[in-house]
Amino acid sequence: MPESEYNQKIGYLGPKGTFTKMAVDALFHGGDFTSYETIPACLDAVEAGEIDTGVVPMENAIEGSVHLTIDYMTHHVDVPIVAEMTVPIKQHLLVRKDFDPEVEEITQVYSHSHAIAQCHQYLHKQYPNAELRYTSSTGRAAEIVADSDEPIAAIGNHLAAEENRLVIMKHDIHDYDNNHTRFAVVQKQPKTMKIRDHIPTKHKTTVMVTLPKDYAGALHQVLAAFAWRKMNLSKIESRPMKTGLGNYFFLIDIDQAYDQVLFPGVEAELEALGCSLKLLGTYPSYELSVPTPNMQTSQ
Ligand SMILES: O=C(O)C(=O)Cc1ccccc1
Repeated sequence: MPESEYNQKIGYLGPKGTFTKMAVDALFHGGDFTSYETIPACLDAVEAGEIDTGVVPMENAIEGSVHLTIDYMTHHVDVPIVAEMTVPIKQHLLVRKDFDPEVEEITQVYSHSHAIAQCHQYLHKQYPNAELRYTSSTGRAAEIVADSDEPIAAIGNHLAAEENRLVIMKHDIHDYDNNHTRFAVVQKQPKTMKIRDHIPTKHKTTVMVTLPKDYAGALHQVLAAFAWRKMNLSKIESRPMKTGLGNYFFLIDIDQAYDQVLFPGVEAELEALGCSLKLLGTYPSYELSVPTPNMQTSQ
């Protein structure tokens, strides 16, 4: 069957050449792909039913959570996580083919805030005078550099270089080697996805827990509800409720699939404490590799 006949509409944080698109290409086996300029635009499109499935970055090993994704998913849309994938991230310094570092100095470096943060030491040492300019994605940064005739650079991957006819002036400029990003795959209505031949490394569940105000030891009791059931937590993070300074909710990742025994037990125990628990998704977790560059570089 031709790939397009799979009839799955997948949206992602674009434009072309983003890490999100790399992750999408690594996971899905064909489909109709639509790129969105921002994370909220992609999540809104899933919420509105314009696309079946959306893919957005959720967490980076160096920079931490992508707050825009987490906040938008918890405050503005109701789109459960149906899968997650972790991919290795390599950041490169991209310039136009006609840029000559012997003649001109880079005055501005464009990229997504997480990409800039991942290369902070490198930029600080090599380009202390360059202005850092934040974009909605690394792919957008590459487009800006391609469309400009100023001495500017982008931070992004080799796909962004290829798609925008840029060259990699310096490979692997990220400050830490073990750089990975987790991407969330979300759907409004459950729809079977046609994915490549990958086996999930584990199953996870993400919940949002809201605590009662001024209740001494509330978080301790929340954690105890998971602990005595021997449910392993792989992440806990607090985020502002946006209702006033000091009001937070907790996002908790549990290393197991939702079941009808342990989770309802936790929920009942938390409700008795005055907490509320919302399920954000129970999903397979994939660890994927992405292709390495095969193109012209200036090194
Ligand atoms: O901007 C991109 O390419 C994205 O997909 C978001 C992102 C940014 C930095 C590291 C990983 C993902």
